[in-house]
Amino acid sequence: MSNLIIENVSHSYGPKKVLNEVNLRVGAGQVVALVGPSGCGKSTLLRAVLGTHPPTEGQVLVGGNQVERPTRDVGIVYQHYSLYEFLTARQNVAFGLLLDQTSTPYRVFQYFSWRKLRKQHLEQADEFLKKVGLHAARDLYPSEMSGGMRQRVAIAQALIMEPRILLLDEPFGALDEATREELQLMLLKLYAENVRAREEDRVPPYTVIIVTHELNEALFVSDRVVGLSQYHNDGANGATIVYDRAAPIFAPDQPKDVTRFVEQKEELISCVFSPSFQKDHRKFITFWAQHEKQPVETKV
Ligand SMILES: Nc1ncnc2c1ncn2[C@@H]1O[C@H](COP(=O)(O)OP(=O)(O)OP(=O)(O)O)[C@@H](O)[C@H]1O
Repeated sequence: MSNLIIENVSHSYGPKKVLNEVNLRVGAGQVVALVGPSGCGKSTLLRAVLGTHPPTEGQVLVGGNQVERPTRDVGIVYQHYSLYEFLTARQNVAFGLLLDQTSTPYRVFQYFSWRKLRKQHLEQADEFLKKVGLHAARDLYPSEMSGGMRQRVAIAQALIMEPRILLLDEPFGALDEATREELQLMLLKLYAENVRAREEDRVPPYTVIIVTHELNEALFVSDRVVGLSQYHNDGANGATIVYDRAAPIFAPDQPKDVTRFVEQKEELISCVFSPSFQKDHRKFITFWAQHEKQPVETKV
């Protein structure tokens, strides 16, 4: 079963139609980069998946349930981290579990059982901080961390809730080039956990949609690139998906196929970002057809 199904989704702000019949299906363990010209509606689509702004037409299903409001099935990390300044890294990461699993009366009247649960939450937080490479900084406060460290904490904070889908909205946009690269490598490590899970016949744990303006980043961290654009035959009625293709993920220690990388980047620029591109875009929506042809052991 797909973790996410977006079915005929259109969205209007007043008379202005921004999204036009968007269809997308994302399987468990896929890391999808969502790219498109500025203002085409990427954030609008993410907000529909998150449930804060349900679409004006069509529906979004996460884990088979229609999304009508935010739930713990969908996590999100924005460009600007939003951590609690008065909590350490591990307390920040554990905070969602506290809200999810306890109430104020429970914490007051069942203090000893709460203390035991609290210890478990903090141990879980430590595990997730390890996953994002920040275990050594678990006792630092946000004001003592760099921007990259705070973004790692924000990602651990989202992951600990085990969402079916994690949305990353320009997560590294405010970081310098070197830090950005470190965080991209961190995402590839999470992806490696998906690959391991598949090899062991387990459900891959991380399904991610990352919105980025950086095409190199999109092609580097994702195994599938989706282009949303208003540059298509019916563009006056809003943006739709004009590109959906697999992208090869290269493990950090593997040689990269630079020619393929550059070719796909040029294809993206002309198909998704070029206003003059009016050819039949359906030929660039081939992800599931390619996927069906893959040998079973490499399928997502
Ligand atoms: N709350 C709103 N009310 C009215 N118009 C809006 C609202 N939010 C977004 N828009 C408009 O909808 C269009 C799509 O906006 P959206 O932020 O989804 O695009 P985007 O692709 O994420 O943009 P960017 O890449 O610049 O972040 C834009 O023209 C924007 O001005």
